[in-house]
Amino acid sequence: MSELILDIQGLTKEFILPNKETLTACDQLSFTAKKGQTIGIVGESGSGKSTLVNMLMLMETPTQGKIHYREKNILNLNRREIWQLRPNIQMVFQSPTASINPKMKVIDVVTEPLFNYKRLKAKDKRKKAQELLALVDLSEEYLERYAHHLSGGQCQRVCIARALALNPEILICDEATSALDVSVQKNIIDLLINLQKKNNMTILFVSHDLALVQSFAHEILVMQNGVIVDRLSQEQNLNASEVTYTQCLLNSVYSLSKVKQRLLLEN
Ligand SMILES: Nc1ncnc2c1ncn2[C@@H]1O[C@H](COP(=O)(O)OP(=O)(O)OP(=O)(O)O)[C@@H](O)[C@H]1O
Repeated sequence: MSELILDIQGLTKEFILPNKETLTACDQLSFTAKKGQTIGIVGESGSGKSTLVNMLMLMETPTQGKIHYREKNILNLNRREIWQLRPNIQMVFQSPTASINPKMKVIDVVTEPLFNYKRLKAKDKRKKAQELLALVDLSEEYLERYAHHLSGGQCQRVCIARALALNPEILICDEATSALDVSVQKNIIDLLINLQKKNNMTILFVSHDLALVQSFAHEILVMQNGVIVDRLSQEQNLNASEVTYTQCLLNSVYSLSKVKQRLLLEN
């Protein structure tokens, strides 16, 4: 796990508010990610996680900084180069149902990226869709279903299959398990860990749940008010962190997940 895939330096995003004040949503963020590594990005609401993801996905223009994917600063790419880059960096969103077109069947959802990139012939569609569903442990029985005929967890599996269709090197999961209940969350995390082992993908896993992220991320960046305030490795005992914010986050998440688990047991 030594090959550097992503090198982010001094990434900053300032928003000018209606009252003309400047809000710095991300402030001088710097970190790297290697091939096959999982980086957890954790922080409470408003800490700048989504803004960071939006900049990585080129949906938001940074005020300052560099995003190197392999040897290229992707902020300098033209439209054609961005189109060519897209397959390499894919994303899974928080709300699986909202990110699937309700009028499309699963077979069309998972193969759409391949048709967009002219990487699939119509005659091979069904076979490829089956392969993609198999990756996320769904049988071919789901191919003809619509999103509203799936559970939240099944829907998120379909979204992951769609994100994997183009065989990305980097998968960005933005609160990808937050809308799911605790046991389904665990299944999706296990699935991501297995897929990562198979494909050697780099995963950026954005979440407010520090305890969850610690269970599988190789490195964790803790964000507060747009700044990375703590960096933790998997081996590190989170309770040993000297950063007060990390401790607060840990305590609040522990109590929240305890409540969730209790409710699950009660039901
Ligand atoms: N387009 C925008 N214009 C102005 N301010 C913005 C904009 N987008 C985000 N912000 C502000 O930037 C800060 C960081 O927001 P961001 O959505 O990145 O946080 P977050 O950690 O992803 O929160 P959440 O988990 O609730 O989505 C917040 O104060 C937010 O209000």
